[in-house]
Amino acid sequence: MRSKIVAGNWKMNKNLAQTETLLSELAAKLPDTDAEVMVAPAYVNLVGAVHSLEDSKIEVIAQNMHFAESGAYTGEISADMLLDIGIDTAIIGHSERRAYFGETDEVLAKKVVTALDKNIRVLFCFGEELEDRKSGNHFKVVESQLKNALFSLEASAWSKIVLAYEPVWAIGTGETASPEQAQEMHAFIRKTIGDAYNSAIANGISILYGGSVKPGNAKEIFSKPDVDGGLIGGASLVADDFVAIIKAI
Ligand SMILES: O=C[C@H](O)COP(=O)(O)O
Repeated sequence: MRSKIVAGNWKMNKNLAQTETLLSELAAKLPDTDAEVMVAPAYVNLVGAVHSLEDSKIEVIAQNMHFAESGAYTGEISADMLLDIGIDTAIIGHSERRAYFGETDEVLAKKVVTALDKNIRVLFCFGEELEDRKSGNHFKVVESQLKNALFSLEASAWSKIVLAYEPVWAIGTGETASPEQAQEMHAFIRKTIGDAYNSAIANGISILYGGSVKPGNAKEIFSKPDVDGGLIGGASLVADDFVAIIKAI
């Protein structure tokens, strides 16, 4: 039985005081759920967040990490630095990292290998652009993103991977993939993994949907059989909205 997961990616939002307020609101309002709940605050607030949530079921995760062990990479954070502050899950491959920081499939493949070597769980993001969807290339694009970054991994590595399908055209736009579009793509992703590896891996992997998930549409999206939860941006910045989304799973 694969895990249900709701993760909030706070991106470059919330100062220290706002982060503390949101964390304590979430800890107080967290509904009883079997789903794993995660939040990814900004780097400068991670240590505080880990301390604030010590007694909570909410896991603090990182928005990014570097592939190198250490060295001259100004502004970057290593896997060991995350482990050192008690964080063992990192988002890798978010479309904003790909678009604004030039992270290619090749770079992402290196990050995934480093994370897994360090026993860090990877929440791997991928998804097509609007023009890919319009031209009907979306399945090909998604397949090549998966293949280039993940399909050199050994089968045993997949127990430490969670996938997040995020069509770029639905991120922060208010435009959501329909539940049917999400289901169609998630089923395709599962089949692609099954063909490359085996059905046990394909059926065991959690595939989250991300892109304008809100309290009003979460239930319908999460009701689809191949959608195992969500990676939530904007709506995770408001405690009541994020809690409503957690309740929807
Ligand atoms: O990481 C989260 C995704 O980019 C979705 O963001 P959004 O919910 O604001 O569309």
